Amino acid sequence: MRVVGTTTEHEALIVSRERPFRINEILIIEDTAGAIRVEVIKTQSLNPLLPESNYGSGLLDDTALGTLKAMGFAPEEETLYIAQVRVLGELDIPITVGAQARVPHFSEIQDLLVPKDIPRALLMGVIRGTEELYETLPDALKDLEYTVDQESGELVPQNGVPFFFDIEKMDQYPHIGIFGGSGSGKSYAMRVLIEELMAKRLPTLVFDPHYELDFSQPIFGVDPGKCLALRDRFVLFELGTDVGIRFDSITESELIVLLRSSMGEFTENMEHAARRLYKRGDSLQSYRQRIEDVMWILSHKKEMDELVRVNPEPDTREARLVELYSQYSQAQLSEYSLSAVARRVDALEMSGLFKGDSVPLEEGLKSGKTVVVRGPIKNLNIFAVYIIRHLYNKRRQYRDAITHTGRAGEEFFPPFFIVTDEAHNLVPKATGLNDYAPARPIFREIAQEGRKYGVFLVLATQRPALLDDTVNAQLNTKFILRTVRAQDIDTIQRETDLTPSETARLPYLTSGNAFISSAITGRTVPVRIRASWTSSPHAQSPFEEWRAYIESRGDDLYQVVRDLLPFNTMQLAAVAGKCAERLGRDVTVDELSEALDRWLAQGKIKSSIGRIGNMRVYTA
Ligand SMILES: Nc1ncnc2c1ncn2[C@@H]1O[C@H](COP(=O)(O)OP(=O)(O)OP(=O)(O)O)[C@@H](O)[C@H]1O
Repeated sequence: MRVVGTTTEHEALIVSRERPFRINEILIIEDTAGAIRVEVIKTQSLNPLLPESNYGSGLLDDTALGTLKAMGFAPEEETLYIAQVRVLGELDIPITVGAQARVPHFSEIQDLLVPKDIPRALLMGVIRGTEELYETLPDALKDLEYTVDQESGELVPQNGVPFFFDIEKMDQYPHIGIFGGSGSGKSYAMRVLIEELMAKRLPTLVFDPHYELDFSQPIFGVDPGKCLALRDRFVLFELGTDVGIRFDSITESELIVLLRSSMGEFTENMEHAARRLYKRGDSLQSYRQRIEDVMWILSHKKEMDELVRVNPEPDTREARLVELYSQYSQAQLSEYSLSAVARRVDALEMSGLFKGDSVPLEEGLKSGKTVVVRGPIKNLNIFAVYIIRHLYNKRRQYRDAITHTGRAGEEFFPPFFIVTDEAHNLVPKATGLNDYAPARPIFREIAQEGRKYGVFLVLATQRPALLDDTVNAQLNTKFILRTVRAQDIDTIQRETDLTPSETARLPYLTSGNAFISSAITGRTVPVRIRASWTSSPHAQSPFEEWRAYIESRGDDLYQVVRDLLPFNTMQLAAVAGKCAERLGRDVTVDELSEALDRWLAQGKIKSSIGRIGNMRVYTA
């Protein structure tokens, strides 16, 4: 491997006759002043079958071609591999033309590839293109995890340098984006990241609209102990059953956040009405009743004037209405705004959000667990807006008290991660008027200020182009998987330091391969995400699911059928009827016949041809 062509203190071309180059691989140039570490950013191969006029069409210009030939390379006779490389670090003088280049020993580039404090880092996968470094890896870094072989689909030990994400640096570079189109491995990468957060006992709040983030089933082939170790590290909560919002403990501004999230536009008049009628400690019923009463008062002014005149007995409904009349008749409230608020309160109640409270969730986070909240996406989004603000404020108050007074004046609340898929739904790009995104303000606030308090975002989306720009710009680490849409590729290009050749590869990445572009590593690293320790409940292929269904359809009939044997084909309808009666479900003759054929093949029952009408008789 030799340096050819014109060089600068930043870039050079390297030619090799022995091996092709891989994008992002790190090489050493033995320059006169010492070893220079460089990264491959573009590659090309020259084949003697190509007409010479084509040599210069890629990386080689005429000067480079000239030096290459002068050094004894013969592109017209041999296959040559060319790499454009970028210097990692700073040089004062250009790289020497003709210098030798080589594959490094791991120890020479260790600081570029793995963080200092490995035990604290998250092991996300293996750095692609580092297979040649495997032999020089210390044993402690060999075969740490499995990877799923892309061709065979089999689990194989990781062959290369493991990729550790240096989570400790998140206090400077706090947020993560996981971007990738459908089927690119985004949910899988999110699962691996959450497993690692769990293994490190870092408090994590996960929103799971797809009901897929369960960590109780081991993945086939990986040590089940890895999954077992996570058993006590996560809790699953169903929104509206296990967790919810206690109405009587919300603050006025939390009420407004909830009302704003529940339905389309929330006007200033509605907000004014909602605030005026709310009293701290209100129950859902008392608040709702007050709205109802004030609406009645506003539409019955005459009756109210009469009631005021007669001065009703204290503690009666009439007296209460008079009291409300004196408080609210001049409060600039419109019936329209009040009924809009009432509709929102009813919608929130109907969604079940006010069943349960958030105490178990907070306790889970305080004990360092991963708390997974599941529910229909709309309710989950409303809850997310409320709970994120609520927990962020707790954490902020706790930290601010320490910062301002030097001691903990508030109840302890831990630093925590917020993980959500479909983030573009929750935090969409601002589009101007009628822009309904109640979660945007709190996400922007955390994106910009969360670092100070140790509140970190992990936002996954298929559509980075639709994610709010302010939030997107604050995601200092981006896991970028296969992306096909031009609009999303444009956004990725703008928001990361991916080179044009890396960007050009995005549509062709296979599932589970990512570019990790991070302010923490300061460069883009191609990573094969490791095999997860746990499996998604949705991991079964639809074909497998269908085969399993067909192969076991009617198995529950066996107990009943066994009691009814022997019977013949003429009696199938009656047997199906009996089965339906005993099992309490519909049973068709088709289903029964299929099950009988299967049990015959499995030897569970027998059959013979009877004497009457050559009918098949089934026997035990
Ligand atoms: N790192 C990986 N190793 C092995 N298999 C993977 C990996 N990443 C993804 N896969 C496989 O690829 C398939 C798609 O992955 P996944 O469900 O994560 O896609 P996705 O990007 O979340 O898609 P969608 O947004 O449509 O849900 C899955 O069957 C998964 O098992």
